[in-house]
Amino acid sequence: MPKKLKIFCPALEEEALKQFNDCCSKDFVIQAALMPDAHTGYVAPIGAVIKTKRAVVPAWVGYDIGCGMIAVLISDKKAEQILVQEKARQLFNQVNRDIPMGAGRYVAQGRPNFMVDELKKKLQKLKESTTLDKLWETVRDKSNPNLGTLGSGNHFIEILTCDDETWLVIHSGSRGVGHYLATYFMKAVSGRNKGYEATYAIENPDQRDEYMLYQKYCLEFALLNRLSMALKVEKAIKAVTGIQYDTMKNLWTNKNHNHCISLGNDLYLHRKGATSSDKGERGVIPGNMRDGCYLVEGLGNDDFLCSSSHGAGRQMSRTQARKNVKLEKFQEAMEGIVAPICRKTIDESPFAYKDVSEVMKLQKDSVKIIKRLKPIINWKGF
Ligand SMILES: Nc1nc2c(ncn2[C@@H]2O[C@H](COP(=O)(O)O)[C@@H](O)[C@H]2O)c(=O)[nH]1
Ligand SMILES: [Mn+2]
Repeated sequence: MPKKLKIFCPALEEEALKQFNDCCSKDFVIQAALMPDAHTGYVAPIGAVIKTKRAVVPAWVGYDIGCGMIAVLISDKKAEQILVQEKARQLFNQVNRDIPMGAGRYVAQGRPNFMVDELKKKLQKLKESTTLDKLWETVRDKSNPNLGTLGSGNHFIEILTCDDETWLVIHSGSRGVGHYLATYFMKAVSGRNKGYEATYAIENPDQRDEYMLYQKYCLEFALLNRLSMALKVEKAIKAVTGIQYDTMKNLWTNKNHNHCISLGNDLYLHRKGATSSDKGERGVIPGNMRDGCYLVEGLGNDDFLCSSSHGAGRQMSRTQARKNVKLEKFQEAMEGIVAPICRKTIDESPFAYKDVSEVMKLQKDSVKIIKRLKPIINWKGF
């Protein structure tokens, strides 16, 4: 049977197309789609969704297993939105103090007890299912300090508005835990210490089960990580503005865009920077720190493998952005938004990303736009 391969990114880099074709040429690939925000990755392009039979490829999930988005409604009252705007700078400073951001910054306290208990339960469950005791111990030691930390690069926390509503969106993943496990399994599957970032499929069922087990733990860890930070923002908002809301009640979605899921019958779906968009499923598609995020609902389109873009996608590499974007232009673009605008974040400026409204048009058959959220405060680790 011919493979069903679809590309929804018209202006695709040559290297990304080559990567997609290389991945699709494997005989265990049965269907694939490339999302409109696609760009070059290190093996599978970012934006690739690949269905396989009897094979799981850790490098197609990547290092940041479980990276994704959480969206929470803070308030639907105009007066409260105005209050958040008035106190934006104070809130910015408070969250900067409360949530560790940037590489190598860890948290060891201040997380709600039930989050820490939840993490312990997940670790216990993992211990009962794994045969890799040493690996489990490392994962345990890495989990606690990483819980509730944002990371760096394009991970972000954002407060946004839409009409009278005020929203919180957080983009982060499984942090050092996922990175360690991805490296461990890529090395184990390839049998190499170098050059392991390549298409090595796990075809041995026992090894596949172990990867899927640890991968699932990372997905759950990432959900807890985002939730943990959202609860800290809730606390900071209450302390600075007096506004009270319940994150758990107002949660719109918390889901990931880097994973491999089992579809049953030995079928697996890899998403490397793509959001699941089953019929009626909620999602968040971010653009950049100026243009904000879209809240969307999936249409369950099989051509897209029930997926959508996970963002706008980069149009400049970090090096290109540092070279080409002027700090004054960045400052001008971000007028009215409280954010870390400096030389260190220039590679995260809106100009570094594709036009998200164009990306949305290219996937109108996969997701329906529910709301467009515009940022008023943005945090990034650098
Ligand atoms: N609303 C915001 N969107 C942002 C910001 N920085 C990046 N982005 C978008 O997120 C995706 C995430 O990509 P990933 O591969 O790291 O998961 C990226 O493509 C951008 O479109 C931001 O500060 N605010
Ligand atoms: Mn991500």
